[in-house]
Amino acid sequence: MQERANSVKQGLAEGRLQLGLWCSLGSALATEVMAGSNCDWLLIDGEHSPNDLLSIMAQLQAVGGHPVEACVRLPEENATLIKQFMDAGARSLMIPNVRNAEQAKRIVAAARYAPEGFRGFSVGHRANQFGRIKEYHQNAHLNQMLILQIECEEGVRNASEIAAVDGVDVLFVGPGDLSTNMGAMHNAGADHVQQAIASVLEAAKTAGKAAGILAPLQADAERYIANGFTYVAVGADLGLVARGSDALIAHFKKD
Ligand SMILES: O=C(O)C(=O)C[C@H](O)[C@@H](O)CO
Repeated sequence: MQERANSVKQGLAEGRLQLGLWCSLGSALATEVMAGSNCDWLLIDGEHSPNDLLSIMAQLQAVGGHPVEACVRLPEENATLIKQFMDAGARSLMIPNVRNAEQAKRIVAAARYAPEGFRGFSVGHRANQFGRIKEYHQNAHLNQMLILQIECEEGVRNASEIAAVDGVDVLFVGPGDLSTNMGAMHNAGADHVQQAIASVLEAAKTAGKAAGILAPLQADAERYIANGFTYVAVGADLGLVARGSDALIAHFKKD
């Protein structure tokens, strides 16, 4: 048995837009519903959502039959969590709040087996189909994706060095945290925040890496895509359910 190729990694390498959706509800059923949308990737959130290793594994299992690449966001840079979630089958990982190249190198090393890194070895787990993918350990890095979030001014300043780290695949802007950390909470459209976002995009492009962002407002998503972001989440389960249900009831309850 061979590991299925990471189509999103291949698409990004060819410069093709990869459209994603954000899964925050912590529900395997809701994530499975999103997986059927024809999106290219899904983000299963382990930072701001009521998720843990078991609930995220259930979501990975729920989407396993769909042609979609699941990316798992960990709550923090943590080598033990990187090991556990990769063994559980999360081969695309998003790490929040990456601030410098040293941190990026630690994250890459935690995801790689020796001699490149120090990921703990286990002979069989969900990632290698319980020992059925014989060449998994030698080739795991080929289908891995590391998506590092740039969410503060230090990260923006160091974006070029972070992007240049071998093993980093995507610089991903967290517009909410970045704008908050730049004194513009709820206003990612502020000029100085937009300039910072543009500089992260430029840093990624210069290093030959992809740039990503979460943009649930259609006009924002269209603008970021036009500017060159290729790993773009264009909506979230939580927002779709909350705003959609609000609007539906408001329609029938309008005075
Ligand atoms: O900073 C951001 O924005 C993100 O990283 C995305 C949020 O954490 C996501 O949960 C939507 O609010």
